[in-house]
Amino acid sequence: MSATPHSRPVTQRGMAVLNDPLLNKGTAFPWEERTALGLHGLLPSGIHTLEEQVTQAYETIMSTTDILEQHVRLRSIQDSNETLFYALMQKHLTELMPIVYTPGVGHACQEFSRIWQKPRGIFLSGADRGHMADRLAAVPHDDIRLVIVTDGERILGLGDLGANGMGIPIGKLSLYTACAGINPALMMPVMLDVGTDNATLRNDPTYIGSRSPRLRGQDYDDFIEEFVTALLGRWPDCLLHWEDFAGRNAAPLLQRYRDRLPSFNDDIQGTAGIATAAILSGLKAKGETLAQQCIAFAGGGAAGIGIAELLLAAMKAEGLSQEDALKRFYITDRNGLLTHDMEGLSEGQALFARQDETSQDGQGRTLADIISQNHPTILIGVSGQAGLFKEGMIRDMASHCTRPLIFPLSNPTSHVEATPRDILTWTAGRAIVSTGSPFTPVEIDGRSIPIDQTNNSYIFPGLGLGALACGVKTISEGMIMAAAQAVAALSPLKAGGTTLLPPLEGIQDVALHVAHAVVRQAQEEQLCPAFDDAALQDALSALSWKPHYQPYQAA
Ligand SMILES: O=C([O-])CC(=O)C(=O)O
Ligand SMILES: [Mg+2]
Repeated sequence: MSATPHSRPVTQRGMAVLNDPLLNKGTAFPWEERTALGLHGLLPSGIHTLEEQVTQAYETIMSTTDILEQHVRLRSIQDSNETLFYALMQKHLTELMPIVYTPGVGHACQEFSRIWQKPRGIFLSGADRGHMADRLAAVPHDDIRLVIVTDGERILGLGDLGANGMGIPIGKLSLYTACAGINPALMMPVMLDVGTDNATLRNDPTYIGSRSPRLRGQDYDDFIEEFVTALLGRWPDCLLHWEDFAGRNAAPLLQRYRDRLPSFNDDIQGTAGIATAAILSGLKAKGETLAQQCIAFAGGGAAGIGIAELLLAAMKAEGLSQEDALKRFYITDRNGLLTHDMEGLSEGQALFARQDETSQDGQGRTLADIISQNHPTILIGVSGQAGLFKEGMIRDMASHCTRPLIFPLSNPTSHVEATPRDILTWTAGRAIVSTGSPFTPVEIDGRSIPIDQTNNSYIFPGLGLGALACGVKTISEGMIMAAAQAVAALSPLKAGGTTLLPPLEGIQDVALHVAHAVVRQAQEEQLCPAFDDAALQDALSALSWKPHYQPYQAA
């Protein structure tokens, strides 16, 4: 067959073509390609366009309202034909994101052992210790640039889901393509199956993961070290995205590895970036500064401390001293307010623990107490505890502040600290509410109030794209702040709108803005080589991919 100008040479034939989701076109293979690649007889005779396939696939997904079933159908399209999957995502992004991502992916992780069908990504368990380099050498992809890794210990607010947590890196990677246009062939999800302490899973005969208790201490550290070393050996230019590690490991791992390879923890830094962007936008609407605020947190884990650290940096940038800025934070977790005398605080928690009071029998003051006595103006929920924000607390908060910012950010939807409807009802529509999972607008007093989704999906796709394009060796706090400011700069409030964050429909534009801001910042901090706009454009193009069918020729 004569070569079409931009056609892609394909060495595989027959089922090997159809079984590769990055090559497969299903019924869209034209007759000549069926001939050239040995597909006759393997496909029905009808030939469809990508648009026709998208319409049919969309109808199939929407013919059920069961979100888990919708997720399974979408994932099965992804596993058989990625071009179709992403064309579908591109066309119906706002509608499909809650299925592929939170809350749908939460259901999928809970049922992952039962819905698991086809291998995707890399699973490494205790049995692979000592052999990880060989395991990665056997992966038939030489050019992997971005890896999302989890050990499944804190999947959303759902806790330890062991190997079932693999749904999360798969779902998040698909957003790198759907939102930032990164070529899916360059990315890989990884599950570090270090065991699980979830007894229900260990006793579930269908469970696909290792039934050992979680590795801890030196064994765990050695496991991670072997993985990172193997990763760097196999794909030396790789960016590592850490996701849904438990608080006790998240920050120490980031610290240990952030200078060994470009890496970031999305729950700490991505969540901090988007929460900061939403808060800065909300304060602009109120005509206030961050320095004027008092901020209470429900949840002092990795996400809470990550948000607090970025807000602290933003307050210092407004001119506050560290000492004065720290006085504006009240961080609570299951033992109440963090105070300096408590035992077992992490480094980050110790920074924010109150210096001016002490605990009693290991317990600090309650969140309700802090609300009634310290009058916070901003309340952030990153506790994973459904219903933690009680009516009395929210009413009390709103009695001290005309327009409180109340962000119940825990995911998925079932774990939200209070629903936007309740918060808006209790505050007569005065609160500025933002959640981590999607919620429909709330009707109150004849007004329809849209609810922003303060989710790290506004940050990580653009952050990853920018970091890869400029080839940084490390990801700095300045780059995270630049990403947050880039999102805040796009806030519709500036143009007289009513939401803090740009609408999800525009998330692809957001990702590009974030990528550019991240590159500019990296250049300013001299973390990457200097290059001009044309070179940046080339670097971005080299990473990007569009869900179109490319013509093939037999090679
Ligand atoms: O996955 C999400 O929707 C946001 C996130 O990182 C988490 O909740 O852990
Ligand atoms: Mg997460």
